[in-house]
Amino acid sequence: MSTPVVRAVGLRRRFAHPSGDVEVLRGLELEVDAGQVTTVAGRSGSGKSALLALLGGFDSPDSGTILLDGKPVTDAPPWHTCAVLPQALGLATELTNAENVALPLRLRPGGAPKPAELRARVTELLDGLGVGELADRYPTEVSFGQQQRVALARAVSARPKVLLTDEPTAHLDAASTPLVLRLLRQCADEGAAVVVATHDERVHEIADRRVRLRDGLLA
Ligand SMILES: Nc1ncnc2c1ncn2[C@@H]1O[C@H](COP(=O)(O)OP(=O)(O)OP(=O)(O)O)[C@@H](O)[C@H]1O
Repeated sequence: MSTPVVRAVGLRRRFAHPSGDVEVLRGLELEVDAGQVTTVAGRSGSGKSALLALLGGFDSPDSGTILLDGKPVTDAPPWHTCAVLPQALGLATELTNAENVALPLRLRPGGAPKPAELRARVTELLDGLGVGELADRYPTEVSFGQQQRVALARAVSARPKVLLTDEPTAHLDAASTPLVLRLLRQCADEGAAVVVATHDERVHEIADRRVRLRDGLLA
């Protein structure tokens, strides 16, 4: 039996609101295996993004533990270990699209790849997502759907062990969605543990495992 790459044990997360606290996660348990796409469904506001923020180390649970390769996550892990594609994307606007995608490769331990190798990886990813011709533009000079694909290319460029993506097809047209699905599937087939929060049935169709978040727990 494989050991899960990501394990969430007894996760609880409550947000304070003047009108009353919201307990979004109520003792949630999750295991994510390498080589699998796991999709997380659930109605709007059910806590999918909150869960990804916890798994990615951007937020801390009120109680419970997240284990990455058996070790507790206390801070956001480096990109080559765990890459996150949040709904807000978070592209660096002072860098071109190509430079954004190259960034995790430049920062990976052991140093950046040789320039030709780095260029080849960036080109392969941007071309594969249909945004190759936008490589030298800045994120602010392309549409949100195009930015979303650049941000996905950045998330996967250093081949992370864990990829957490939030609604990666939300702003895409019918032609671009299959390109994103193919890349997510490819990442898992190459060994990554891929978690996708989504409302999109086409994403659930490529999943090895589907879970649904309801009342703070996964079913
Ligand atoms: N930082 C925060 N402070 C206060 N409340 C928050 C915070 N983040 C999320 N919430 C609340 O927690 C609940 C879950 O939000 P979350 O964004 O995780 O839902 P979601 O399932 O991702 O929704 P959607 O499908 O619309 O993206 C919502 O009620 C939201 O208002």
